[in-house]
Amino acid sequence: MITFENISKAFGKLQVLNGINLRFNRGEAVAIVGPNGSGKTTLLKILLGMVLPDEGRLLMNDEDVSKTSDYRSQIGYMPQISKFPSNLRISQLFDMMKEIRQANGQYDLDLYEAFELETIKDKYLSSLSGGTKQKVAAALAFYFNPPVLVLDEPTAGLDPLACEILKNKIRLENTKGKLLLITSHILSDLEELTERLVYLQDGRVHVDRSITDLKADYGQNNLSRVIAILMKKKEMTSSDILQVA
Ligand SMILES: Nc1ncnc2c1ncn2[C@@H]1O[C@H](COP(=O)(O)OP(=O)(O)OP(=O)(O)O)[C@@H](O)[C@H]1O
Repeated sequence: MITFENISKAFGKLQVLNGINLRFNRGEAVAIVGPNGSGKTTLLKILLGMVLPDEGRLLMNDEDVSKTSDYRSQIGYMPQISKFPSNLRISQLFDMMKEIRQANGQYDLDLYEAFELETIKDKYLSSLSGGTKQKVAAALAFYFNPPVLVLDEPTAGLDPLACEILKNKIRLENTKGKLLLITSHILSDLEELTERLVYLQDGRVHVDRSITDLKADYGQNNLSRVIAILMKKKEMTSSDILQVA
């Protein structure tokens, strides 16, 4: 469904992504994991057209969409930190997005209702708490019923009840055949929600495997131990370099 073909991206001298090849299919729930600064958000922003790669192609349903924008209407995005226009009320934000997306009225109100946004729809976005902003962002990501959902740290900042509501919604949409790409440092959430893990490190895809296989490979029964091993390996390499220096 979505293919990253030899994607590279540098910010100045910092090579963030270096020849990334990945294919994601309909109905998959994929965890994108890696140390801070490993390029997870950059990878997702390339998919969303918010960052342009220096090299490589992005394909959707085997069509090159690198230089187009229409495909983006197929993607719902929940950013790590939502920056909404502060002078808008919640209701105005949803109205504005309906106009921009020229949606046809088939809205998914599950999260809007579960988070009881109707009762606070006249509040200004600037006045919302961080967690409530995240609820608005989550409701908006699912609102237009897109076949692909990109969720960047979706549960960060949500209270436990809101977390459970969002996770149930993610599972439900996954069973309907949607593609979900999720980054999070909360590995227990990823273990609950996803079945495939992509681990980025030093600009490359270091691991791309089913979580079940990965746990078996490393002889561990939880994902956080596997990730700790992967990160530890990297740490040892860094300290070896420091010792040599
Ligand atoms: N617009 C930008 N200009 C310059 N550098 C950038 C820009 N966006 C990201 N970077 C740098 O690229 C690197 C990768 O950032 P990115 O946000 O993709 O990492 P991440 O894996 O999502 O990190 P985290 O786990 O901390 O959220 C970081 O060193 C970051 O400072």
